[in-house]
Amino acid sequence: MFNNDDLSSLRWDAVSGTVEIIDQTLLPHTLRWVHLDSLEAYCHAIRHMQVRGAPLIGITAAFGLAHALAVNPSDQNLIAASEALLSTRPTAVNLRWALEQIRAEVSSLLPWARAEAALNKAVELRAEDIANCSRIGEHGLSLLRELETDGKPLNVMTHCNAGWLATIQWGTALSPVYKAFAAGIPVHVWVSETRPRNQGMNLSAWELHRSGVPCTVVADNSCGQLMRQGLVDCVIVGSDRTAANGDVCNKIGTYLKALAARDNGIPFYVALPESTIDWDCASGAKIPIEERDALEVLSIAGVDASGQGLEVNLAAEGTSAVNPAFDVTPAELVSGLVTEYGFFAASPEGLSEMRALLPGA
Ligand SMILES: CSC[C@H]1O[C@H](OP(=O)(O)O)[C@H](O)[C@@H]1O
Repeated sequence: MFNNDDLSSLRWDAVSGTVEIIDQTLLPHTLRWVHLDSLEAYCHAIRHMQVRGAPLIGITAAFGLAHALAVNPSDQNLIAASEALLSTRPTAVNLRWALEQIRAEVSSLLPWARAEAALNKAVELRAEDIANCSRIGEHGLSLLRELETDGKPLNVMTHCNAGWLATIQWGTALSPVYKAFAAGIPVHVWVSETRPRNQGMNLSAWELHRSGVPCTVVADNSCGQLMRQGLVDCVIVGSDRTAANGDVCNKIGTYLKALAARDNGIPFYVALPESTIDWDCASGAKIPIEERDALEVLSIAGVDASGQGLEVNLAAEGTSAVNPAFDVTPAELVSGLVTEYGFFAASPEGLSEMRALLPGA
């Protein structure tokens, strides 16, 4: 029914209309595809981070809205299902963007025509994401070629997971790495573990290793020292929402890497599709920062020596914790934005230059 070799985080079967996602909460120890068969399943998958990453969150929600309209295509359900999906996570702007794309596609249609139109649009958004992330990779490859020095391995540092697990295929921050690897450029990735949910260790290291790309997991706190030792040629991260002034909201800890990169004269690039730019958001100060459960900080999940899954408490009973899931890196710390339209300054001028290239601009 599915192409099981499909290295994508969400797959859709044209015959049955079935959508399956990789349950990323089980990686790296278990690769399990989960069939999303209700609006509640789609909302659960996003809220509990079975799927995560701005582009993937958006596309999953698009398929979720299409599913809801297949059940009930009324105006009331279109609104209710959109709101239910939008409420799952507040920061990644792709969630709102994708739902708006579907609603624009179906709102003017008679209810009986909405489900098919919504599904077709979701499939289109999925295909566009693959193409856009590939183009991000090509533009990012040009940057990496400029950093390459007489065949010495390029050391790229990344934070969290902005690989194909955060999109459909290719990824954003890791797409240039995959393109460089495919082009025969010696590349190595410092994978910052990314506490507290360890998307770096659990997801980026897994997908890079699966693709044969050399990588080394490091504690988040080691990254400044690696930069000071001259072991990092550039930092490339993703984005969950980039404001119109170039401020970048990304996984918690990104800001600290940007500060260390600036202090060590290391390029700090942000890779993102246009769908992650919030043109209506004036600055990073306006971006809602998701506060997640403190338990994510106070406990950790893994497997024991026998491979049996377990979760352990790390702190003393009664310890309190706060768990902001994102931070904002000011535009002035960003060396540039790598997009499907090319490379632009992280500034109002740079974004205006990009906006002029958009279809219908
Ligand atoms: C290509 S967007 C990836 C972006 O999303 C991640 O956040 P989360 O794992 O909470 O969805 C992280 O900020 C990545 O940079």
